Amino acid sequence: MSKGLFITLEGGEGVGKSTQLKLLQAALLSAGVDVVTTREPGGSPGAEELRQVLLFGKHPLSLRAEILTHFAARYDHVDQVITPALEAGKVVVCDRFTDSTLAYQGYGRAEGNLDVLRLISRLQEQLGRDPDMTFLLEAPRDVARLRLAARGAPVDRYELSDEGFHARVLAGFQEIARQDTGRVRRISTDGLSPEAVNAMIVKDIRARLQ
Ligand SMILES: Nc1ncnc2c1ncn2[C@@H]1O[C@H](COP(=O)(O)OP(=O)(O)OP(=O)(O)O)[C@@H](O)[C@H]1O
Ligand SMILES: Cc1cn([C@H]2C[C@H](O)[C@@H](COP(=O)(O)O)O2)c(=O)[nH]c1=O
Repeated sequence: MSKGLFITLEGGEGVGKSTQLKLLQAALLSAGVDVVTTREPGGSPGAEELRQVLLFGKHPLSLRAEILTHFAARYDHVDQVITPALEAGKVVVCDRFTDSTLAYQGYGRAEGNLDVLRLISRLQEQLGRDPDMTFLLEAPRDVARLRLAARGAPVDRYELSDEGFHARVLAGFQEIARQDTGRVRRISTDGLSPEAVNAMIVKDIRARLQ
């Protein structure tokens, strides 16, 4: 059994997950909490190699192959990084996890096709690792796009997808939050400073750690 706490940050591109990951790491470290921050796809050396294929590979994978590759990366990340840290009693904060596969592949690419949602759910069950707390960060897509343009990072395969895809992804995240209100807290980052968003997240985590 794990002794630590597993927290995930979820949401579409540009909503502020990486920013919150860094702020949360600093806040938890200064409170004396032993914290590990990580991300998906990636987070272990092998999974980071798979990230390159998924985000920047020359040849798009079929949907089933894409889902299995996200989960191959995730199994390695869980086995080599997340589970050992939790078993050592640490707090693990991960930028994206299985909710992203449901939102992007299940609702975005497969448009909610039941067979695909079932495949993802089976892979998730076998993984044997679910987050204890998830913060779903939200911002209107036009706000997020302006932030991404200002940030100027390399544009990956998913970010290049059409706006219909992104709308389905955001609706997918909302559906996930509706189905799991005990785990998922929705936070709108529009019009809030990164520090204000961080204060809301830290307050929830402190309450959970007490
Ligand atoms: N609350 C906020 N208000 C305004 N700008 C923000 C806020 N949070 C983050 N930003 C800025 O928006 C840009 C995108 O933020 P960030 O990289 O954290 O998003 P992300 O959700 O991790 O995106 P991606 O999934 O594409 O990696 C950055 O330039 C960041 O400085
Ligand atoms: C875990 C996971 C991620 N994705 C997509 C979502 C994003 O477009 C990229 C990751 O880029 P980021 O800058 O690190 O946010 O990958 C996905 O489609 N499915 C997943 O399971």
